[in-house]
Amino acid sequence: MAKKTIRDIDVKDKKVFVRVDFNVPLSGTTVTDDTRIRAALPTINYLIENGAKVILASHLGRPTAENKESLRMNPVAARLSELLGKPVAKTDEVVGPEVEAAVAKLNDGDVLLLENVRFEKGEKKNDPELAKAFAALADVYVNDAFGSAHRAHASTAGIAEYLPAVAGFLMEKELKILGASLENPKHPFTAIIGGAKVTDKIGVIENLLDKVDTLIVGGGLSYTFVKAQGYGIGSSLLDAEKLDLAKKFLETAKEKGVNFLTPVDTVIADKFAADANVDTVDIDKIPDGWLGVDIGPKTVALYSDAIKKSKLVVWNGPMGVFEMEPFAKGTEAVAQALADATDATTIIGGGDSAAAVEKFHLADKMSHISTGGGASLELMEGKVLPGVAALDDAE
Ligand SMILES: Nc1ncnc2c1ncn2[C@@H]1O[C@H](COP(=O)(O)OP(=O)(O)OP(=O)(O)O)[C@@H](O)[C@H]1O
Ligand SMILES: O=C(O)[C@H](O)COP(=O)(O)O
Repeated sequence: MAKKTIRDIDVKDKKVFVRVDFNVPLSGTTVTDDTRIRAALPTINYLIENGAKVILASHLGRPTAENKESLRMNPVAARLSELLGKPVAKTDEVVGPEVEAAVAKLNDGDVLLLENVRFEKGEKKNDPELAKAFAALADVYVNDAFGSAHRAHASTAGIAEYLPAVAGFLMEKELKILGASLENPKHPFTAIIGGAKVTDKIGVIENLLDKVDTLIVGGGLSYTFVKAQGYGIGSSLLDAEKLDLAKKFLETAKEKGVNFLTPVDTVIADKFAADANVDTVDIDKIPDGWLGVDIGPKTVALYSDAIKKSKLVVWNGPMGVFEMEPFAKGTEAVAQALADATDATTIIGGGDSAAAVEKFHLADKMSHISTGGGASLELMEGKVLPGVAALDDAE
């Protein structure tokens, strides 16, 4: 069902609560990749130009009591202000009197950024009281946070029950492009799943087995599949609870005729650090005490060959610890293979994969770089995204 967008409503003089996904990587107080902030600019600028009072809200990371202070939105407000070329007010609270006072001060065209919405316990629980408190700040709700659309939280879904609720330009664009590629996928269809979040991505892998011709796993999560095949993995990342499931998926892939590719060799390190001792071994030769940190050259060749034969490639999650120079080769080689697959539609999803493609200067060689990691995967699985479902239907 098509959803109303920002174009369908009048925003002049209105207080507009915009959920954005400013969950960006930080190094101390510096935003190291501002892609997600830049991606929201068309919506923010449109609202400014059309005389709205813009209230922006986002989560940043996964706050705990220990890391909370490092996850305040101040660096994001500073970067946004630079990009907009105008001041961005920022509150230190998510809701409450300080926020209400800051909203009351807004003139048409002003921009306010709230504190990290996950500082409120009710956010992830989709607490109706928090959703109502958000709604009470504004006249209209715009969801432009495609990257968080798979989360049914107070600021991504709950709030939509209490205000007119429409999609922003980024949300609209992502749904259009990804929808067009994934609803009737071209074949051969290859999905590449990497990164570290085994638990988050294992369900995705199961659902993808019904859709893809080739499924490639790499990065930290692949070692659970390596172990599931009976090999030792030393100190590599392992999700022991998911081992039986991993075994089952390998079987299911065989039954369904899906080409399920796992690493055949790996770069190993004797500690999780850039200055570790490093070696490259076949996958059945990982010594005790060493950990897999990247795919090896034989795996690169195997994966590149599969990518070359594909008409649609979707990639989520790096092939190794690419942030550390000695372990970046596998991710770079896979990025290059996608760049070389000029006959294929190539879609990158996930903050780290997008950052990797940028780092290797291959971004302009991809068909689409999505701002959503989990969200693009869930869309690919055919799931309805709660942040989209909550929006008003177009007439
Ligand atoms: N072999 C490995 N061992 C440990 N960590 C790894 C390994 N390979 C990759 N990683 C880490 O995985 C992290 C990225 O994983 P993640 O699952 O968050 O991917 P992503 O592309 O950001 O996707 P999403 O946006 O869906 O979270 C990187 O920080 C990378 O260093
Ligand atoms: O980076 C993402 O995928 C989104 O911002 C959602 O973050 P989350 O996985 O912490 O909900």
